[in-house]
Amino acid sequence: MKRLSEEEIARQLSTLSDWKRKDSKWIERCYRFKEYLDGIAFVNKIASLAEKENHHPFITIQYKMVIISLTSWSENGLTGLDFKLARQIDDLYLADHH
Ligand SMILES: C[C@H](O)[C@H](O)[C@H]1CNC2=NC(N)=NC(=O)C2=N1
Repeated sequence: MKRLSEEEIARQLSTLSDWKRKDSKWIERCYRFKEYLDGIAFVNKIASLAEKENHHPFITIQYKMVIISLTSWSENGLTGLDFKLARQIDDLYLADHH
């Protein structure tokens, strides 16, 4: 998948409320959980999704907080796949936090 233009990145980001651009090549979001194991269960769901999509985020677990960082390293920047996965991860989170 091809790298997105700056205009397209800005447009996609404006449709995602809690994701932030980080160091030009990354988008990042932080998710908070009531319990440590809730965060771990969430990470496991993301791992399955990443395998299904063959697109793998960097995942940082800081106790009850999970930080997801997305980039397409094959393209050395952001592609549509990063935004597709971001939306799917938001959906996973929402399914348990409505
Ligand atoms: C060989 C393998 O399919 C590729 O390396 C895939 C795997 N997962 C990936 N994940 C991400 N985030 N970026 C990639 O470029 C990427 N490439």
